[in-house]
This record gives sequence, C-alpha cells and structure tokens, in this order.
Amino acid sequence: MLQIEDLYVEVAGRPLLKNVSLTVEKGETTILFGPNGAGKSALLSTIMGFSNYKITSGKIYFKGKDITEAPINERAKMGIGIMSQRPPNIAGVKLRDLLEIETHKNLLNLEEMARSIDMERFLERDINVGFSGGEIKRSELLQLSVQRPDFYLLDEPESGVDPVNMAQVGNMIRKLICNKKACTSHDPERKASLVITHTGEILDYLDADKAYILCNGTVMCSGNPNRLLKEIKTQGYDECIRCKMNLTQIQ
Ligand SMILES: Nc1ncnc2c1ncn2[C@@H]1O[C@H](COP(=O)(O)OP(=O)(O)OP(=O)(O)O)[C@@H](O)[C@H]1O
Repeated sequence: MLQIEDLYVEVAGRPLLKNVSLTVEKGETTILFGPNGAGKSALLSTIMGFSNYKITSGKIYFKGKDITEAPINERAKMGIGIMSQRPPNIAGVKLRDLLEIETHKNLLNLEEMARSIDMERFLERDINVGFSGGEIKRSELLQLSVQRPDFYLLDEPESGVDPVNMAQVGNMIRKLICNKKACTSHDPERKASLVITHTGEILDYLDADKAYILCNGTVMCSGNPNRLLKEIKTQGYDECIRCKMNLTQIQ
C-alpha cells in the first residue's frame, strides 16, 4: 500500500531524513519507534505532503502510484489521513465547518459521530483553539472518522491523554482501523496504518504486525513491535544501532 524508497528530506535547508526505505502492506499495522528528534514526525509529514518537508531524492508510492510530487489534497483524496502530534490552531474556522464538508457529502450524522467521542460541545469552537492535549487528540480522531481514509498516519496517539481517556482513544483507533470485533494481521478488512509511539501504550489496542526504528533520520532496525519495544525499554536505542551495524533484524 505504501512504499518508501531511499528517501532524503530537507527541512529549513537542513538534511533531516536520509536513506529511508520502508513498506506498509495492505491491512498492516506498522509501528515507528525512535528517540526524540529522530525525524519520525517529519517522516509522517513528508508522507502526507506538508510543504515544509522537501524531498531531495527518493520515491514515495501509494496504492502503486508515485506520489512523491503529489500535493497534500491529492494524497488525502487518494486515502491518506493523519493524526498530527501538534495540529495548528485555526482561528475563525469552527470544527463543525470543517467536518460538514465531508458529512454533507457522505450523508454522515455529524452530531452522532461527535457524541460518540464526547466532542459534541466542541463543534462550535474554533479548530484546536484552547483545546487541551486530550481534546486535540479526540478532535483529530473525529476528523479522521469523518474522512475515513484507507491509510492512517498516527503521530503519538497516546501523548497528553490520561489513562481513562486512553481507553476511549485506543478503542476509537481500533474501531477506525478495524470495524469489527477482532482483526487478524493482514486482515483485508483492516485499514493500513503507520503509528508513532514512545510508550507503546497503543499496542494494547492494535494488533501490530511490524515496527521500524528511526534514529538520526535513518531507519536502523525493523522487527516484531513488542520485541523491539522491550529492547528499547531495557537497552535504549543502542541495540538498534548495533542491529544496523550487523545488518540483522530482531524477530
Ligand atoms: N519545520 C521545521 N523547521 C526546522 N526544524 C524542524 C522542522 N520540523 C522538524 N524540525 C527538526 O527536525 C528534527 C526532527 O523533528 P521531528 O519532529 O520529526 O522528531 P521526532 O522524531 O518526531 O521527535 P519527538 O519524538 O520528540 O516528537 C528536530 O530536530 C526538529 O527540531
């Protein structure tokens, strides 16, 4: 579904991502680990097509099409959706105005969808203005549930979310990705996703297939998500650097 080949990206004139190659197959839940400042959010922003991130070489393919040069709206139309870590405040635009563009088109019941994630009272507020960390996450999820993309980019869905709301956020993400009781790996009914996490809390809600570790703007390791998380928690990111040196995978 998503294929990234030898990608190099600059931001503000500075090289940030280098030699990044990864794939997310149809129905696959893929995790992206990495230390602060490694370039994880930059990678998601580049896949979404945000203009600050300049691709200097390499390719991005989505559903078999080369989208390396495609504008953000085309990528969204093709089925890519993002939950950003820090989405912008949009003063003067109510959350309802944004969501109704889609709900009118697709005859969705916005009120009901907002109620299901306790966001009804936010519909008349300017997008993200004064929203708490947890409210921003729920607002992003509501936008995704209206957009209904085929491929989800989720940037630290658990950050800023308290333990009670985490269950709501985690279950909502599970429902968006797999709209039935249980989905198995590579289930054709499951939506594909690339999910950044530090704590791994979201793994309690998603049956993740594989993970990559990004360090200093480059992919160091790939392997089983729970195994890699355990390595990171016990040994930090040293093991992933060793793994790169040995060109092996942790399975
Ligand atoms: N628009 C920008 N202008 C300048 N520098 C940027 C910009 N976007 C990202 N960077 C820099 O690129 C580096 C990688 O940032 P990024 O947000 O991708 O890291 P991350 O791996 O997601 O980190 P974290 O886990 O802390 O969220 C950082 O040093 C950041 O300051």
